[in-house]
Amino acid sequence: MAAPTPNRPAVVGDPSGPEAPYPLQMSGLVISGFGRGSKELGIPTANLPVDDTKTPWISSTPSGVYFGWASLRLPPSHPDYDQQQQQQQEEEEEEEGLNGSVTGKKGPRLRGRNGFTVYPMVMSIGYNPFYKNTVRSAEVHVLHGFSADFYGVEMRLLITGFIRDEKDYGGLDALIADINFDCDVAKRSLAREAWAPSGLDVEVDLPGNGAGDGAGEGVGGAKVLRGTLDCDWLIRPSELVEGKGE
Ligand SMILES: Cc1cc2nc3c(=O)[nH]c(=O)nc-3n(C[C@H](O)[C@H](O)[C@H](O)COP(=O)(O)O)c2cc1C
Ligand SMILES: Nc1ncnc2c1ncn2[C@@H]1O[C@H](COP(=O)(O)OP(=O)(O)O)[C@@H](O)[C@H]1O
Repeated sequence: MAAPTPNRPAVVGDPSGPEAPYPLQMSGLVISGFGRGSKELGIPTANLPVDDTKTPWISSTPSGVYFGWASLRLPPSHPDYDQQQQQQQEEEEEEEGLNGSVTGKKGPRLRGRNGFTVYPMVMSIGYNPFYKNTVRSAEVHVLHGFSADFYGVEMRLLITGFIRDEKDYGGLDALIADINFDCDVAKRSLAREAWAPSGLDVEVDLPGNGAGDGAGEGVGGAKVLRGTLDCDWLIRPSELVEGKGE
């Protein structure tokens, strides 16, 4: 098992929150990638079309590894469709009107809205020098375990920051070790108050502090977070017409 590139920071970005030009937005329907079977490596990546008419910043942004939040609008036919969330939202809207606050609610709290559920994510934008791609790709590894694929599903991204440049590697193991480290950096970086969404709960499976000393906030495990970052765009009602393009 290869080790990640030495001396990489365990957390990126200022504690005060994302700095310009972040957060950046991107959205689309999940398309197939290059079919290299990254799923078998434990790192499936959901691809979005790279279209600079829709995402003007995409051609000029440096190639590399980014992190932030993803929202997915899984259809009711998907095994991970969040029935409870849909029912809870309907009940709240009945009780409180459309603009009602959700913060005072007891019981399980909202992980999303309007059919979207929000998850932490890490992504690669670029040419994957290890594979020598000739076209730019945008590939998202959602930091959550799904029980089925979600090709064709609407995905929105709020990209909060940059982790590192993309690299070529001597072997696949070294690439995987760095991607796994990227996942840990993203989780730790997003689990700070100014980086986590306000108004809804998100679950992040924290890896510990990276130093392996088990001290203080270094203790890992699944944590439900609520922060101060405006992530409303991720859960706005869909503008896509049902049945079109999906
Ligand atoms: C967080 C992350 C970091 C990545 N870093 C690199 C990298 O440094 N160099 C590289 O060649 N590919 C990198 N990749 C891309 C992987 O090589 C890519 O996911 C793999 O080519 C599978 O592609 P496919 O799913 O389209 O088949 C990264 C992917 C992710 C999700
Ligand atoms: N945690 C996850 N993050 C991203 N995609 C996932 C995840 N779990 C399942 N998937 C599914 O796996 C697909 C990507 O699989 P992958 O093996 O990378 O194939 P390809 O690159 O050919 O599309 C995504 O489009 C999505 O439907």
